[in-house]
Amino acid sequence: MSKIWDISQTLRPGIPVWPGDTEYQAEPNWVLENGCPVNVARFQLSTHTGSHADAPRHYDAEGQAIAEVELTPYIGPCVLIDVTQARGLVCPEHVEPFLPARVERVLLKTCQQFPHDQWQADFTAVAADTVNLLAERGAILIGIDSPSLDPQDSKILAAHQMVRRHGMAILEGLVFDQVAAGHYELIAPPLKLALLDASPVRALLRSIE
Ligand SMILES: N[C@@H](CC(=O)c1ccccc1NC=O)C(=O)O
Ligand SMILES: [Zn+2]
Ligand SMILES: [Zn+2]
Repeated sequence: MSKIWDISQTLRPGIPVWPGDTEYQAEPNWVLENGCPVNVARFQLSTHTGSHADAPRHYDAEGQAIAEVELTPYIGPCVLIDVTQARGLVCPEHVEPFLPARVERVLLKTCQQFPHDQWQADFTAVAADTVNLLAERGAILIGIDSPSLDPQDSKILAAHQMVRRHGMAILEGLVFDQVAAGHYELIAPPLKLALLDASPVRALLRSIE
């Protein structure tokens, strides 16, 4: 039997969000009580809340919305690489020693313990050269535990733009606390949200038989 790890954040009130972005909010719309047979809630959240997939439209005005993206990148073999030694930016030398000659999907673990309860402005981001290296090795998806591939104060989004050049997919805000570096199957398709620039995902890793 294969083992499954849930590498998703729990969407909940108080979940940390990008400074100035929409706070997660949920409320009952209908409540199971006298006369009403069901509970039905409504909720509001930024498209970049928790574990999520960026659509090209997030960093490219002409780019696809998340409902339009191919799903192949989000399902299939991946390698999880420990880069917790990296500070500031994950550079090619942090990744190269652990990177197979050919890869399909690469997940980067930058922190030992995921900051579930507070926003961390100094999260570890990814150098554009690193994205380029992964693309050269065949990667069609890059995933990370940080809230963005680029530093919080970046105005040029160099890593996102390198992803765009190579037509890769992005997952951000993944949780690797319970998972060791190594090879897995990734299962993390985005929701089919028309027009939108990103989507929450339920991200899973499955052990390889
Ligand atoms: N680049 C980040 C998100 C990002 O940049 C962002 C997310 C929400 C609100 C504002 C953002 N960037 C803004 O200036 C990401 O890729 O998820
Ligand atoms: Zn994002
Ligand atoms: Zn992003």
